Amino acid sequence: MKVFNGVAELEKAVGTHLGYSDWHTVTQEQIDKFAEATGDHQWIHVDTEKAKAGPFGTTIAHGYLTLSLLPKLVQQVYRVDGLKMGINYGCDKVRFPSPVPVGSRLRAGVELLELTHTPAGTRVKVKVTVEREGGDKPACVAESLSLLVA
Ligand SMILES: C/C=C/C(=O)SCCNC(=O)CCNC(=O)[C@H](O)C(C)(C)COP(=O)(O)OP(=O)(O)OC[C@H]1O[C@@H](n2cnc3c(N)ncnc32)[C@H](O)[C@@H]1OP(=O)(O)O
Repeated sequence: MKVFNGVAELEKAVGTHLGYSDWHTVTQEQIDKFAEATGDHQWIHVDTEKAKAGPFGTTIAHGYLTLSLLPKLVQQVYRVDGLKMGINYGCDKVRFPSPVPVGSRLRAGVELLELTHTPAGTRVKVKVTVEREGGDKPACVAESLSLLVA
């Protein structure tokens, strides 16, 4: 975990890789709860019997479930102290280059791309690459933005 003492210290790290999160295991219970929360009950996610004969041989996580893990995973990589709050500003680009079969272990690598000072706060852009253990392609690659309010 990298800890930065304020935005000025974070700014010095622009262009660097900040490190990796812990591994997170995606369970069927988590997929089912995500389906319930979002109303997306497609069989490739929730029908374990049908999915055995499907293209992935098992159920797979929703792409947006993987994306929704970003706050948790990125918070394990770095922190900026001395802020009032951080706000999710959105994403510039998101891709899901490979599926996440149930039981997969995922972790995030974080690269600090850009800092922009705005009247509302400091906008931070990071490139988050979610790797699947044993996978040759990332599960998710996202340029994610946060607004840091001091
Ligand atoms: C209704 C909801 C349903 C779901 O949630 S389904 C579950 C979520 N989705 C998935 O699991 C999809 C998993 N991905 C795939 O199976 C494949 O992927 C696709 C079939 C979607 C596409 O495959 P291919 O046509 O071969 O394209 P490519 O080469 O995989 O590239 C796709 C984009 O991913 C970027 N990419 C690929 N490899 C990497 C890498 N190693 N690092 C960073 N980005 C990568 C590429 O550039 C490109 O993006 P650029 O279209 O913008 O060029």
